[in-house]
Amino acid sequence: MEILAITVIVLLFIYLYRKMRKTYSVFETLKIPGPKPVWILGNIHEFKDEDKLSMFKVWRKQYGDVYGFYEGFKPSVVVCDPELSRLILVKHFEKFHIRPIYNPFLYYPDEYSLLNEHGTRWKTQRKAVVAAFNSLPIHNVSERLCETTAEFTDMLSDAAFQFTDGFDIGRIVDRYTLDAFAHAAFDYKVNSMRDENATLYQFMKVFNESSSADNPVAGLARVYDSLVPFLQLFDTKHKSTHIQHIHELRELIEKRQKQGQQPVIDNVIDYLLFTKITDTNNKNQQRHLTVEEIVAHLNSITGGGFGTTNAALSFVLHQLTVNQDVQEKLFQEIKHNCGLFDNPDVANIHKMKYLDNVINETLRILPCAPGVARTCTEDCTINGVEFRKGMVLRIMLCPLYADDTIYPSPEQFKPERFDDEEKNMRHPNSFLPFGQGPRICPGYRIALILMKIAIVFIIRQFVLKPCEKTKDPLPTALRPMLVPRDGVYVKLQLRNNNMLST
Ligand code: HEM
Repeated sequence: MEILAITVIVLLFIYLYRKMRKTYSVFETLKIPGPKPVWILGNIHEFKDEDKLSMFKVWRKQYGDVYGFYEGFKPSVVVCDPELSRLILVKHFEKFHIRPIYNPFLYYPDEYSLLNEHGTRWKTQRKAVVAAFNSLPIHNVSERLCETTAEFTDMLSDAAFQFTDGFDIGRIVDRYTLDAFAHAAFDYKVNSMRDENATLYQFMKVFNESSSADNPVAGLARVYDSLVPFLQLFDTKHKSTHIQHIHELRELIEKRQKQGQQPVIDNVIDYLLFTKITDTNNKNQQRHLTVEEIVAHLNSITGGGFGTTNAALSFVLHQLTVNQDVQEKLFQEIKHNCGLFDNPDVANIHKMKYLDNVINETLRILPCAPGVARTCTEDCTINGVEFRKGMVLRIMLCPLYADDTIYPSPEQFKPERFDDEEKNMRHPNSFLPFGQGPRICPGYRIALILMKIAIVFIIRQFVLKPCEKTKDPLPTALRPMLVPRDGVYVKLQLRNNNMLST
């Protein structure tokens, strides 16, 4: 009996040893360099610094533009080579069209969302969502944006009078962004600027906390898939707010459905309700989207836009606060193109090159999306690098943004880097704030117009000044996008525009 037990233990030990050896020899076999893994953890224990992204910069210096590391048992290839990233995201898209799930805790109907779908279903659904955004009449969108932004600047005026020593503008920006986006895209008033308990705002906050890199439960679930059913038991707050949030979205969609098709479709919800898609499961018949599919899209587009757009806008306001010369130059451009009082005209906004540069330079120094991820769907070799089916690819952009051979003195905030002459000297893939190829961010146009209108309104009315609590460089956290960690502190001084306009 004893001999049998010992034999079983020895065999089990040999089996586990061989399995581990095989698991952690993938990169050795493929001749891809990288840090040495330890069993079970892989290399995740090396992300111990508060700044989780710094490891990618350190590894790039050690191992070059393409290297491998292990997320637990999973081999991940990191790509920092701009040309290879273009081939992956565009030319060989079909082999890398899946995005690994970034929030491990999904609840019905999250699986239908653009963020998580793949294959033919993703293609059909994505076509409908992109068409919905492209069909938005720009005039109605900008009018609704200006309406919410005027409310926002009223709130900022109150805050400027109340907190003369400065305040965290990021807290108001978060709620403004959600209100402005929902009003512009869905013609839906969330009103979280006035009511912090608004369901959509509360859900977005909890959703981001649940998938934050600081959340150890989500971190474990992301690395060890098999533990998800168990770890999900701890995701109670996200689950309960998700149920309420989905219920409200369903009610909103059903209300619009009852109102019937309007003569002019001017929002994403109505477009998705009344458009038809090709049903590949049913002999390519045309059909309407189901309410559950629309719920999933509204959820993923607000999820994709919240956490990114608000962080980006807060980052811009921070950079303008600590770079007074840039703020003054931008004010002059705004005054010249939009005047000081009327609602800004979208055509004039598009003319403002310096504003564009300021946003780009902010997204370089503080990239709210520091990388793009894909899963490889078949064994292949691209530019001499061998990829295996099932491998995760992390196209890390933040190390490129801090590379002094691409961006000299990278720590300096210099919007002029994005002047055409300088920009054209760089590889186009050395700056990809919204991803690239067929899976590029579908919300980038509305995100940019929202940010630009907000900046025009703010800079025309106030001078942003540093206060005692302003920190430069700004501390950041991955939640799961790069966001300000401890707020964005500024002091607002009202401009005397009546004098300026004369
Ligand atoms: C500054 C603001 C934003 C940034 C920096 C940003 C960035 C990104 C990035 C890097 C991706 C991945 C692209 C890829 O895999 O190639 C993405 C995807 C996505 N974004 Fe955005 N985004 C922003 C705003 C928005 C907004 C306002 C929306 C709402 C429409 C949105 C919705 C989405 C969705 C649904 C996806 C997934 C698309 C798919 O997989 O087909 N994003 N975004």
